[in-house]
Amino acid sequence: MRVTVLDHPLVAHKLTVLRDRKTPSPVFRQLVEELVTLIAYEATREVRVEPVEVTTPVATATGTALSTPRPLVVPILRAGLGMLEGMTRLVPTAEVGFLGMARNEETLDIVTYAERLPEDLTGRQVYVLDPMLATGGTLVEAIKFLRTRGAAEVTCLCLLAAPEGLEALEAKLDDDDVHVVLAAVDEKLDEKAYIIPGLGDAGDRLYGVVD
Ligand SMILES: O=P(O)(O)OC[C@H]1O[C@H](OP(=O)(O)OP(=O)(O)O)[C@H](O)[C@@H]1O
Ligand SMILES: O=c1cc[nH]c(=O)[nH]1
Ligand SMILES: [Mg+2]
Repeated sequence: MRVTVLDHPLVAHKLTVLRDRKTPSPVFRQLVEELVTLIAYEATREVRVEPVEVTTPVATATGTALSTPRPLVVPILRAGLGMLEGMTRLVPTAEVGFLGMARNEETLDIVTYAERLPEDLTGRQVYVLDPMLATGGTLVEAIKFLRTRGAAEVTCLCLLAAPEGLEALEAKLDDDDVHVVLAAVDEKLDEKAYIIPGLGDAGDRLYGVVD
């Protein structure tokens, strides 16, 4: 598994505002979109492309086009949905599939409650969107599922990870074709498996009622 942590002052600035408990949902959603676009720029560095001929007003040239099949983008509901708009702004022709997964906050078991993905992902490049990588349980389940459908390379775009979650991914998947691209790796998990310092519950801050 490869891990890339973005080192960029704009990313750090936006992440700081995102962490602030006083940042309201509309601003939070806007910042998530902006951050995803920056993360996606790095995460798509190895997206498959092919040469194409292009005719300019004065000459022909060899350009670059995304290969087919197009990349598949998979937001993990609920919080991952907040990252979809930022990703499709950068890769508008990507195909989009959905996984609905929730962590039981008592047992930390993962429940998959929705799935809408192509049956056959053989050889496909897949980009998974989920802002928080805490224990890693959700991403382990999601990546295993994509692999059983034949996905070739899986790139995960996250905002924050705990070191414990990254270690769990490495230990439970041991997969060279997994790449995690992140805005930051935080300090640790607390006793409820929340990321510290983190930003709280990403799903609630995007879509829930918070004070
Ligand atoms: O690494 P883990 O310990 O599995 O935790 C991370 C998961 O928790 C959050 O989702 P949550 O289960 O809260 O669902 P939500 O997006 O509907 O709020 C987050 O968006 C991840 O999917
Ligand atoms: O800190 C955390 C951990 C899991 N899910 C979140 O939304 N936040
Ligand atoms: Mg949540």
